[in-house]
Amino acid sequence: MPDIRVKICGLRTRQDVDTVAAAGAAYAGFVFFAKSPRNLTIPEARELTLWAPDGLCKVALVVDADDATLDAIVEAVPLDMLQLHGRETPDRVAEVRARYGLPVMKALGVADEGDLAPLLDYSLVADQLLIDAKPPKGAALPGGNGITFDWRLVAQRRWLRPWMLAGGLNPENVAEAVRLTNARQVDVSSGVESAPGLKDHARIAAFVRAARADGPPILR
Ligand SMILES: O=C(O)c1ccccc1N[C@@H]1O[C@H](COP(=O)(O)O)[C@@H](O)[C@H]1O
Repeated sequence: MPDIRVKICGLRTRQDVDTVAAAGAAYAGFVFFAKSPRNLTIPEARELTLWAPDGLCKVALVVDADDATLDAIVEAVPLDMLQLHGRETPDRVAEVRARYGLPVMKALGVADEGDLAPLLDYSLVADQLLIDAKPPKGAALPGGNGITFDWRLVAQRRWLRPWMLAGGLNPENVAEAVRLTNARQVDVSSGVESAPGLKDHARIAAFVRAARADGPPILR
């Protein structure tokens, strides 16, 4: 069984957290972005992260958050990683990393070959890279849109830092995505939901199985 590390993003209930932990995911993502259907308040996120078992990496997803916002989140919520999913520059990534002493994963949107060059710059300052589909023009969210990109663009690629594949993954396509790209880490949000912001627990378990087994999902 390949050692694929899975992140499930946009958790909103204790049951979500329990399901993610029981399924064997490595990362649990908590969204702090008001426009997202997965958005949490700081007290809600604190409650869920305190509930999460040891060993589950708790990731806060933010979009172009300023210092005051990040200060409030990091102060109240026990976290293991920050995911920067906006237009943060490499300098801002380095600043956030130094200010909070937490590992930082920088998300970048990819639609064509030209979008790959910045990955090198960011791999000099971030601890991890998250390679997502570029949001469609006019999209309200910079991620979590359930759209894929051409996986051949990143197939078998390596950067200076560990990277995670994201964008439109689901239990039905994740094994193929892993096979084609050789990604060792994958992230999903909308592909394991029954409605925006509502996690489907059977699909979470199926996603983790499918990602790890490099084979078709078994939906029970
Ligand atoms: O999930 C969200 O609501 C979200 C909001 C703002 C930025 C990023 C968001 N999610 C991240 O987007 C990718 C792909 O999501 P999907 O699987 O295509 O729905 C993933 O990294 C999420 O962490």
